[in-house]
Amino acid sequence: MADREPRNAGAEPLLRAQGVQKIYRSGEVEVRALAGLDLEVRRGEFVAVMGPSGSGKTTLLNCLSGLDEIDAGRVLVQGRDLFAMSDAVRTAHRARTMGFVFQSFNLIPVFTAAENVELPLLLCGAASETARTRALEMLDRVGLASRVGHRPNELSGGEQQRVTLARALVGHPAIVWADEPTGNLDSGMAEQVMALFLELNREQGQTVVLVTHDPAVGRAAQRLVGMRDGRLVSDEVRVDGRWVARPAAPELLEAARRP
Ligand SMILES: Nc1ncnc2c1ncn2[C@@H]1O[C@H](COP(=O)(O)OP(=O)(O)OP(=O)(O)O)[C@@H](O)[C@H]1O
Repeated sequence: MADREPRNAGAEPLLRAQGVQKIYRSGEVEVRALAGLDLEVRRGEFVAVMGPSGSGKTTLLNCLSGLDEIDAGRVLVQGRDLFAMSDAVRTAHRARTMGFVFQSFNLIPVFTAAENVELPLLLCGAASETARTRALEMLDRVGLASRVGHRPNELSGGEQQRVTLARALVGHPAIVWADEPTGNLDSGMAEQVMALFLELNREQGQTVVLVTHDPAVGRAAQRLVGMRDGRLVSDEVRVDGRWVARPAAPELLEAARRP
């Protein structure tokens, strides 16, 4: 389902945001939620975004994924400028290249787990049998093979979040965006969901950008980006268990990715 790789995929970051500004206006009041933000994410990175309340983390996720409009700057995903596309093309591009996991799960209550996971494939034109097979495989992968016929209200919070993980990943998106994915879970469930995220990143090279308040979740990532006042103020990667400033060179990032 993912877009075909561009020829220079190795050289071009998967995501490149340059000078992104987002201003919320209500009446006379303006809030500059993103103040000229730059960020690049390479294929296979697991990035946690942390920062104080109001620093712009959710706005970053909404704008860099193209869910929300920006006021200035540009965002390239697989080399394509999200905001140079029409709304319809951007929506289709997002459906093919991105998966989403939110704190509030956002599952369709009248659908079973399997139907919820099938939906993004069906919306992208997959045949119903293919969609069902892949949904069941993905639910098995997240440990829910015995719950495929359950509706969200028949599942625990951790199970519901595993369904959303399966739904986000079933189309093999280039990038998964997660906003406080463990925010509604107790600490045991949060650990399980995070462990699953990390496994999928390691096994499948799934690129993940995850917003969190929780320092334990942030520290589990491979790269930790700090935000304040709508800008990035720190950018570190974990190398041999230590956090060091993120090197720009791809070969050094390769070394940082090794467990
Ligand atoms: N729809 C909106 N209208 C007006 N202002 C908004 C809107 N959404 C966010 N803001 C403001 O933009 C700034 C950044 O908000 P954002 O939600 O991105 O921060 P955050 O770092 O995710 O915060 P939190 O950790 O509390 O969720 C804040 O000052 C917030 O009040």
